[in-house]
Amino acid sequence: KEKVEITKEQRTLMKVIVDAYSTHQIPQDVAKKLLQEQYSADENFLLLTEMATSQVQVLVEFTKNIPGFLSLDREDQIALLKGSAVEAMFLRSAQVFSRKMPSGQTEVLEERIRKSGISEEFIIPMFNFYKSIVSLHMVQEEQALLTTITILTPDRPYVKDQQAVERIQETMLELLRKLCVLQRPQEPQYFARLLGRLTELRTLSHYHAEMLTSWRTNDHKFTPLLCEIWDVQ
Ligand SMILES: Cc1ccccc1NC(=O)[C@H](C1CCCCC1)n1c(-c2ccc(Cl)cc2)nc2cc(F)c(F)cc21
Repeated sequence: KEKVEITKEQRTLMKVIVDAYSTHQIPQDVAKKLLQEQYSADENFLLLTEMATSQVQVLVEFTKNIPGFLSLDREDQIALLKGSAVEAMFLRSAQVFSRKMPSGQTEVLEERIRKSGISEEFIIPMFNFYKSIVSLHMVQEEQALLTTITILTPDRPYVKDQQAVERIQETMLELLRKLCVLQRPQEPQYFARLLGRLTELRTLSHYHAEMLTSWRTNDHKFTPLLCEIWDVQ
């Protein structure tokens, strides 16, 4: 039986990541807004673009706290942010969806999102992904590390020094692996299941531009930042 223990420096690393992850969250709670009232497809589109724009801004702030990220080549830092922003947003949306809510509220939230203006064909894959995240019952350490591992994906377009990214990602993967073993000793495959979600996330993210351009709204207006990140307009 493998004796797994978190070293002192791994504990410090985890605290830095979790603190940064919980600090750099969007102030306004989109789930609360959606539960408060029903918006039109146009209003929902505007809300989405606002949420997605501020999500990119907090993502940039979060990555500054990932040990080693700022010592990467500057252009590679940009390539990693650009390459992971959509996945980070869907991962964040899934985590928001998987939050414990008073009974019946998750169903209301799901209904509001289904009717938000998103086109039918994307609803199934999106909720399949969200529900696969819900079923993992992730703790915040796992959520923060999974987002960090997503950002530190070496094979994003235009990354020059992939080895340097791999080295930092491996540190995070090893920490997450240990956490999973300690957190769920009776579920040896849990770590593999977590990483398997990143494959589903990448597939879902392939549709992101179409999900936006096919939104049931008359005016598909995007912020300059979203045009940069979301391959739209
Ligand atoms: C963007 C962003 C950043 C941080 C946190 C959450 C979000 N996400 C959003 O604001 C949008 C809202 C937006 C308003 C209309 C309904 C969906 N959103 C999406 C989503 C649907 C389709 C696409 Cl193409 C993208 C995202 N999935 C969600 C699941 C949730 F549980 C939730 F509460 C909000 C969710």
